[in-house]
Amino acid sequence: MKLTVTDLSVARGGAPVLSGVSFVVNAGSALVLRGPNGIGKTTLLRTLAGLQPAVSGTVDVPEDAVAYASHADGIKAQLTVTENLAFWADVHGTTMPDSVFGAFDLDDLRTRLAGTLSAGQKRRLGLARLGVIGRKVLFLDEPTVSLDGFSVKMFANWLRDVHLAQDGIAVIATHVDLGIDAPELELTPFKSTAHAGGGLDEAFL
Ligand SMILES: Nc1ncnc2c1ncn2[C@@H]1O[C@H](COP(=O)(O)OP(=O)(O)OP(=O)(O)O)[C@@H](O)[C@H]1O
Repeated sequence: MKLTVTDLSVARGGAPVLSGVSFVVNAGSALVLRGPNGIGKTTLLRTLAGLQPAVSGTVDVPEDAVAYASHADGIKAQLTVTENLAFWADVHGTTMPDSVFGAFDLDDLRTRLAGTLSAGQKRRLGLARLGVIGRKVLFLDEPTVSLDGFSVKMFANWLRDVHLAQDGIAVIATHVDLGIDAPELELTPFKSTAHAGGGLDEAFL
């Protein structure tokens, strides 16, 4: 399996954001997206994940292999940590690996109501979801927000030693150094000219 992106252009709110993006990510590999705030990392990830249509270009990946994780944790406050993970496993028809609690430092929190977790603990639970849903291609938008240094390392270890080691793929927008061996794609050169404030927009001034 691999992810092949060819001459992709993406838009947000009807305005072009990035154009001409091409790359390939092979099984067992990750790609880190870089670029300043507002360049279009979230828009690109949402398009790659099939949550919004591309303006042009193609994303070639098996659709049922894909998962997208946004800034939001998407956890159910009324359920315990274990119940949250069991819920996601159920939705995706997978068996929850018990190792996921250790991998995301949730062992001591198994019976806690998710609503009572700290921001970083909620984030760890949100990321642990990725460990139970069995999706091979992960699109991750700022996955380490709210995490302390120890938890960032823990997540990077899971990504490298479990997900990528099992031939997974990850495309990650992040401003921090995850410490994993992955190429980086700087998005600034792909900024759409209309997005830069030129062209048509100036006709309205
Ligand atoms: N609903 C919207 N309508 C129009 N434009 C939007 C909308 N949401 C975001 N944008 C704009 O689209 C551009 C790309 O936003 P996007 O969230 O993809 O950037 P980003 O690189 O992920 O930013 P950050 O690093 O701050 O998360 C930005 O200029 C943003 O202001």
